[in-house]
Amino acid sequence: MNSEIRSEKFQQIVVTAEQMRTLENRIFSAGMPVAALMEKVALKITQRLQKFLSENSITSSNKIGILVGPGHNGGDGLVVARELYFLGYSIIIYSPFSKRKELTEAHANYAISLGIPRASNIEELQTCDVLIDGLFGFGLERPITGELANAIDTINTWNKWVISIDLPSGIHTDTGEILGTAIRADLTLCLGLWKQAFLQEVGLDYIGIAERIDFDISLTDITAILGESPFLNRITSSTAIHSLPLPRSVNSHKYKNGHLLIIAGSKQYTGAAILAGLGARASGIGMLSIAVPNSIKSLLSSTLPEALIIGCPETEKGAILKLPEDIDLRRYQTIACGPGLTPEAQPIVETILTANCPIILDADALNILSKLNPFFTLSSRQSPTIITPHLGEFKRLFPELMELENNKITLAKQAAELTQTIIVLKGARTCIATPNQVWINPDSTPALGRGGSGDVLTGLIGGLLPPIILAEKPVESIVNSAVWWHSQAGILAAKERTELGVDASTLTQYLIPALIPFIKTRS
Ligand SMILES: NC(=O)C1=CN([C@@H]2O[C@H](COP(=O)(O)OP(=O)(O)OC[C@H]3O[C@@H](n4cnc5c(N)ncnc54)[C@H](O)[C@@H]3O)[C@@H](O)[C@H]2O)[C@H](O)CC1
Ligand SMILES: [K+]
Repeated sequence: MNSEIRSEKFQQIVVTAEQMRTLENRIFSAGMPVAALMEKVALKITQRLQKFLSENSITSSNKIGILVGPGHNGGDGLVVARELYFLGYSIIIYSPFSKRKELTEAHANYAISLGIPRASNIEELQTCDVLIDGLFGFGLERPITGELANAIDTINTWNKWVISIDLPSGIHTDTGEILGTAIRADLTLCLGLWKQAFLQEVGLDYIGIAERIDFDISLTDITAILGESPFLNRITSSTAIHSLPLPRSVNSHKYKNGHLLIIAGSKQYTGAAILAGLGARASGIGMLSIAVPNSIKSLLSSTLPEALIIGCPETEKGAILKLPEDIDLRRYQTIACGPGLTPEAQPIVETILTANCPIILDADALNILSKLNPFFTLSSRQSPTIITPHLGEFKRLFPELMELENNKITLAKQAAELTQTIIVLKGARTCIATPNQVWINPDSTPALGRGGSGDVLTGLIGGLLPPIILAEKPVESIVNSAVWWHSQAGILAAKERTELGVDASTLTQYLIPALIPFIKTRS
């Protein structure tokens, strides 16, 4: 397997602390000496640190503090300390532990023999320009307390570069939760395989920029522990792009590219229907129909001239009262329902729940669904169903699950199992769950945290589905692609317009530009 394919595969894998421990033990039992692996890993860390130091003009005249824990994370830190010392950097070590693991102790003794200074308290590191956090990795077992907790809290008040080895010390390897207190890193170098913490929201502020340091774990070992198709996966750009309906066949035509019906909007919320329509338009959908209340039909027609706008009878308050008598839902390969509907449109949602095509439910459709016994209603459907709640909508839909669990990966998977649907649990790290697998989108931007972003995503997912349905391909892969694409547009827009400049309308204008760098155009 060439290194590019290998690296791509590794970027998709996510492990728990237990799985990493099992994998590590398998490597050692197969004969890899622990010290050799530590040396290999720490030398790779050192190489990456050298790049960071030179990029940030940190030279031998600057001082680098190394925080050393009692375990092998500390061992990594000490190997890094020794190597940076021999490279001429000024090093000082802080390690407030009397007992350490044997290998870590050996490296500590060697550092002392070299004359590398040791700090007796954390204040002695205040003159450092960079701190390397080798306190704890995936072996953190309990909240950090006492002098060490105080030291970490002190470090977090200093305005210095902090780089964490494997994980920011103090965050839970699996949930990302803060155990007592945690190092706030600018850069975290995750060793070997991505830990679940990197795909949770709660630890993001502490992780900073996340990079993976590969140290040649064999795929055979990984498959032995995680199986052929691991339950938890990290979406990558190549898997996302691979699922998009590109390149188009040369004899493509609008019917082959599918027909989406969006049912959205009300007199009160016209924008939601427009944003969903703009999201769908960017997807390349063959034909787009949008059912809206009669009073906003002309607005939609003028905003989306390529869409077939269906005017519907409406309630006094301007919500869709019912769909036109002559509408035939069998014409559509996908129906997306919910943005801006208002709670009055319950009869519409009840109708769509009986549709024999894939449906996407979002926003008000989800709030209406939460009153319709969602577990039973959704699991009774015969066609694919995608629901796209944010956490608040998820809580309203599945309050029972929230009482038992707070790990969003577990929550999404349980909901997908119990409803036999695809759950898109939106957030800083959106989680897509089917009854058997979970994918997480690892990159996004806080710029997307504003009204209307979700409407765009609903339209984008809706627009990408029909050609997949016509081609009889798996639905979940295109949902992953849509979530990835949506966040890439947000990232590009934030880069060009700051995180304040990504309103939902602007976001729709960045969907196509965001895709272009990833697409090899037909020569
Ligand atoms: N996975 C690999 O193949 C490699 C991992 N490497 C590094 O090793 C650490 C994991 O090492 P381990 O010793 O298992 O755990 P830690 O270093 O994270 O520390 C565990 C150590 O700390 C004690 N402890 C746990 N919680 C607390 C607490 N709250 N207060 C005080 N002490 C605590 C615990 O009892 C252990 O003794 C991994 O992250 C990598 O950095 C190697 O590089 C080789 C490759
Ligand atoms: K660490």
